Amino acid sequence: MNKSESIELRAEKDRLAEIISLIEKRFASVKESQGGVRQDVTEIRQTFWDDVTVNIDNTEDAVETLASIRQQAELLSERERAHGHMNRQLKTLSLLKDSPYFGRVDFHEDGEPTSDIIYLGISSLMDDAQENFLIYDWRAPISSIYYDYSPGPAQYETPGGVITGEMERKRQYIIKSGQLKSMFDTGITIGDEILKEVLGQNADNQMKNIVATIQKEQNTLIRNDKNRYLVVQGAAGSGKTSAALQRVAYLLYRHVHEIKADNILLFSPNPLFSSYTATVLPSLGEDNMQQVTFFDYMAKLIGEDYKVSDPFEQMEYVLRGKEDELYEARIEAIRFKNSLEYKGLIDRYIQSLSKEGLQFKNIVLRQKTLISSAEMANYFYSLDPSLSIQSRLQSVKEWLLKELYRIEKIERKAEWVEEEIELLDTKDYIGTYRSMRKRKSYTEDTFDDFDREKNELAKKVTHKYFKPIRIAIKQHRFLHVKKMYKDLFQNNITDRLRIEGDTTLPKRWEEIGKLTRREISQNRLPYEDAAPYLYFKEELEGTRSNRTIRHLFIDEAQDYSAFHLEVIQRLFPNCRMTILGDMNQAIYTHSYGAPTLLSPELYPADETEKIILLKSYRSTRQIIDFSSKILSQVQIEPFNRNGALPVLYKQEDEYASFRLINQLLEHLQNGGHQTIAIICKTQNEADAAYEQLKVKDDVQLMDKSIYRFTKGILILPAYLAKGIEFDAVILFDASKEKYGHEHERNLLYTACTRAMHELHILTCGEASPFLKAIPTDLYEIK
Ligand SMILES: Nc1ncnc2c1ncn2[C@@H]1O[C@H](COP(=O)(O)OP(=O)(O)OP(=O)(O)O)[C@@H](O)[C@H]1O
Repeated sequence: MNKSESIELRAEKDRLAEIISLIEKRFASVKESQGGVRQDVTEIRQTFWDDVTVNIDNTEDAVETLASIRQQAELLSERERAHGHMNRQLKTLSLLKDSPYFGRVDFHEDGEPTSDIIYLGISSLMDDAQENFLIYDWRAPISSIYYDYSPGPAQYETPGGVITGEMERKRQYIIKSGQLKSMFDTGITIGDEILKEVLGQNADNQMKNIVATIQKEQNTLIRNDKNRYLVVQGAAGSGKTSAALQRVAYLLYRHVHEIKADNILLFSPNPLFSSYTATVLPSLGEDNMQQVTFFDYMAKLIGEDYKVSDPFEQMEYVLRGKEDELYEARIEAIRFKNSLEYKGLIDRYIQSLSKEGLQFKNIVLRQKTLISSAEMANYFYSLDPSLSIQSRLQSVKEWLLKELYRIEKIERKAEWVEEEIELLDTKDYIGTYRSMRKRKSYTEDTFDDFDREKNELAKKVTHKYFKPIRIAIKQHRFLHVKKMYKDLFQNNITDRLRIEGDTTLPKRWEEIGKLTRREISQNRLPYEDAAPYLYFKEELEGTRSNRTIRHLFIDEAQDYSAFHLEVIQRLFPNCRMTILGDMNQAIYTHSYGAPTLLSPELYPADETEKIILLKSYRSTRQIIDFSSKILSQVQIEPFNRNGALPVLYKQEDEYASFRLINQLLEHLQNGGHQTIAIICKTQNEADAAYEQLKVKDDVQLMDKSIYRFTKGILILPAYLAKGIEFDAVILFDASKEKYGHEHERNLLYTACTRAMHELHILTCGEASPFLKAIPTDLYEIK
């Protein structure tokens, strides 16, 4: 280090110490103020009613009372809000105290006499006079030059226009526990060195934020605020998920008054992924957005009518069910039921139902039909046919509720009601008596008190029975959606609809019909039917759209079909969407040769921006060079970080494989790797491997029901490893038998690209043809 460098270093250390002491002071002062606010809250809660004058003798007094209660409540909620705000401030300040900033740019704006020195951190910090920024939030407009430019001419956008100037310096810092560990001035990209160091670290069971090293192309994705749809095709490990999470933080900052974390929803690929990503936003001082799998979201809306199978069940069947006589039919069904042709068929079905064929359920009480399905159908089809099905159903609903009220009144006199009255508890009698007294129903000279009391009790009984029916009617449960969806697979109906729409049905339609009817009869809905069924139901009954969600993120978008998009757009109207995925990791049957959520043609061109990320940051150059050759079309570039060549082991039998795995595990653990995945093709294979390896400490078997994982050795099927990464991957058996078909290519690629530092591939028998095609200088054979 030369002398001027050490002066610089000294100056930076001094500045850091000053900033940290300021942060500590501010922390102490917010903490003190918070104490006061907490006391206010407690006091208001304790004395709430003391300060309210309750008087409801006349309307005027009642209004006054209400106003005073409201005033008191507002005061309380203002204080509670202030307390919450201070909590967030304290959280951010303690994050800042640890590492106040990670970067600096010296920027000379055109036309200004001097340069500005901009320090970037996870949140902004002002000086005591609240005049100057000591730290800029990484999401502030000016901070974008740090990510987008190297020293030289630079510009950034502000709401008031574009600011141009010269970036004179770009510097990076590594600050941990308040100590400056290192700093250096960087050139073209954001610190290759720092990035190499970050990427070279061992994997954690929680993802980390990447704000200090966001790359230029990732920054465009994070800050895009123009388009309704942002569609990102990104190679494995290119930082799609990371960028998506930083984008959530960006949106929360940029639209602080309009968007809260609750207004953002992420559809994640599996529950494991949710726990893996859960700490990123809190580490940036933000609340987590909502996160759920698309399957869970749909299953909730479908409700209890069916047990909906999840996508993993479908995946397991596709990978394992080849022996089943209906296998080919199911594969065709999966493809067809995800297509827009199928949606067209359903749309025509709905149109035809507008004229005839809508099915209703009898409304039954104690085995007696109160209103028959035929009466409902008659009523429905007597309504103006130019009205939509939904509005006619609304009229049916209102009519049913009225009818029900009429019938309920008649039923009060029925024998069964009298019998039920006899069985009522004493407390019911007392309750009725009291409420009648309250309503002054008894007078001194009445003689029919007994009749009136009986009537009241009858009301009580019928109310108990009719209330659930009323609720069911309000929820449209009088419509027999299940039967109508099943009817779609009746030959006469499909034939008619097929001819009308000139649709080509799959070859094995008969078998598909048989399969679907069988499942539906047993109250099971295969995953491929979930979106179509929901679509059908919502189109008939009216969509239960979610308007609180303002921004939807969809990760692993290659796993969603064009039909899924139709459903999503109806459920989330007016919502902006960030759609991220990788075509090369498309492992679901419906995505072969068919559009997926990543297909740009599904979106209006003028509302859509497409971004392609090629550079992969997760794995070493050697792992990427190797894995990319599994693909038929290479769409991935490695970040320049070196490691060992992947190793291929040819094994005679499973016994030899397990012996080798034990040796490898020891070697990898001794090498300091903390997360090691043994990736299998299916859950069955994973279960069997676990049986052999469970004697070892630290071995965990993962399945779709597991929501979090800890460091150690994990055994799991490839589809559950999606979106997650490990220090080292042992691929359990990449033989031709397991990965021999074209549709297994992407699964093999997905499994290999989970490895950060080491990749070991075992094959029992002949190796997969996709591995054989890889040039032998890209791996070692043992
Ligand atoms: N700019 C960056 N700085 C530091 N680390 C990064 C950066 N971009 C990506 N990474 C790291 O690369 C790894 C892969 O990132 P991420 O999981 O977001 O990729 P992905 O595109 O979603 O991958 P996949 O499609 O394979 O699931 C993570 O460890 C992430 O922290």
